[in-house]
Amino acid sequence: MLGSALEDFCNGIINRVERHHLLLVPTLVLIAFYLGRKYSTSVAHLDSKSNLVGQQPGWFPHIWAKYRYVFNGYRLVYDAFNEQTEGKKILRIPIFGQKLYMLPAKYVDELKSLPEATLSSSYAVSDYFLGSYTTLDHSMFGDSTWRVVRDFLTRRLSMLVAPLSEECIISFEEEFPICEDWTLVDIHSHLLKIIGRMTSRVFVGNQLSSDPSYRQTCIDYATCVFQASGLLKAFPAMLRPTLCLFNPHIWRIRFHYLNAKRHLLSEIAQRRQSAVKQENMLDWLIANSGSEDPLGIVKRQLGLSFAAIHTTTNHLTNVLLDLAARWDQYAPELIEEITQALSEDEAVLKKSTLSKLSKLDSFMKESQRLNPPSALSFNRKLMRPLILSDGTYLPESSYIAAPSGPLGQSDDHFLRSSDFDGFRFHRKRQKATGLEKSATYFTSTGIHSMVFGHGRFACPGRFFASLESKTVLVYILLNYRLSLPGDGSRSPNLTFMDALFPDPKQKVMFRRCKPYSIPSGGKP
Ligand code: HEM
Repeated sequence: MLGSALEDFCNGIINRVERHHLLLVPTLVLIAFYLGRKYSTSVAHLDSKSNLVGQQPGWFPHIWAKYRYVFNGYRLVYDAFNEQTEGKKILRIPIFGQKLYMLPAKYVDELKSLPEATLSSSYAVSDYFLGSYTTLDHSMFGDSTWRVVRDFLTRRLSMLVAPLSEECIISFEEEFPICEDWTLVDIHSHLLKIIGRMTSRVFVGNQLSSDPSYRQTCIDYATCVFQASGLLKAFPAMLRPTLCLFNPHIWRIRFHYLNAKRHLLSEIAQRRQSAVKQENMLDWLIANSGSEDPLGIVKRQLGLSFAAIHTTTNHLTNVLLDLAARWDQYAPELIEEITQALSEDEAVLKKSTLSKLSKLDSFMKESQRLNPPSALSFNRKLMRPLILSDGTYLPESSYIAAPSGPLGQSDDHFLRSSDFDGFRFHRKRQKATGLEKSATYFTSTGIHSMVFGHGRFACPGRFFASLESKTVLVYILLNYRLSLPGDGSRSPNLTFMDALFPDPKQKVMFRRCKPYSIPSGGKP
């Protein structure tokens, strides 16, 4: 009974299929074709349909776009963002040896929390700086470095203010011109030494950081990595192994790498044996390394100096250039805010004092918004293929980035976005509440504030960078008057590929106003 019912049911289906097979077969073919196209065009969409930034008609357009990008990449990202309906399309960035896609902001939220095994920031950084040639390999960053910065450095900021301000005062006394009268100062090179000293004091402690050879290596290793990778990136990947042999920056990297090993390996061995623990980065790295090969710790130290010193120096140079260009407009209010905060804290500079400097925090954020270190941020390498929520397929081993520069200067988000308005974030902070308020801080990140990246791998050192920068700015504001030579306006920033940096030759006029020093004390 049951058997014959089943037989009838199956016959019914077969008859229907036979009757409609003329429709069914093409339908199945169409579905298969649609699904196939959906995924294959997604790949094709990225590789051939998406526009190439900087491409112009003519012979070998891809190659010319790459050279155009080397010399003018920063501007090309802005132009492409504005032309492509405010960055709503995926664009390809023309660089040699990498498939890099600039993603619209709408994707950042769905990607920002993905783990390192899917989207890696440390591989993106290492590959961007050609780590296989420059020694800046991904093991210098990644989870364990990130954890030490977040769980040790950031949690101990309160106790770091005293040694930082002490080192700041000593560095100004030893590295900076006296400036009794108006004096032209090479601001970038002086700040590099001062930030190098302050950072090294916190990274390795008082004794090792006062060794000029070690300090120089911390500064120069990064400079050489920037220069070596910059030069190599201007050439196709196949030429790089040969070019490397003749690249003096690569030789200098090797020297600094060996010098760091020479200083640090014996120090690590000593500290591993010592019962007395110090409060600085080297000890925190050792404490978190278990039985890790000491070379791993040397690399992390170098990686951290690379991440910290030049980024903070360039940021501070920008802030000082903006301040010197508008001294009369902003300095009186900033000085008043500092004196008020200091008087509330018994005239001793503490973390709480620095946290009260809302106008200074706003000024720093505005300067960073208009002078971002790069037009791109949120750089990630795809460790496996990924399909975005709208079906777009991102291939393994490709790279993505977000147009952070243009997004940070978008008219939709900022009133008169191209004007420098030093207290715009301060004013907003006073009116806003909740999330809107927390988005106004120098260290906060978001779609329109990605100078420190965003999401799971946003810069873990940004709280330290903020503390260190404010310490230097408080010192300068209380001790000097500033102005710019010539017509008083700052010279244009320089660019290389997507990167932007202040002109290192730009000078600032300094005049000491009164012998004031920030009361401080304390060891690390
Ligand atoms: C103004 C100064 C600084 C700027 C503009 C800056 C910017 C950045 C950016 C854009 C990233 C990538 C984040 C992402 O893609 O989401 C990053 C990563 C990182 N930064 Fe900073 N940074 C600064 C200072 C510092 C300092 C002072 C330290 C150390 C104390 C530091 C340590 C790191 C580390 C370790 C990473 C790598 C995280 C990882 O991918 O594993 N940075 N920084």
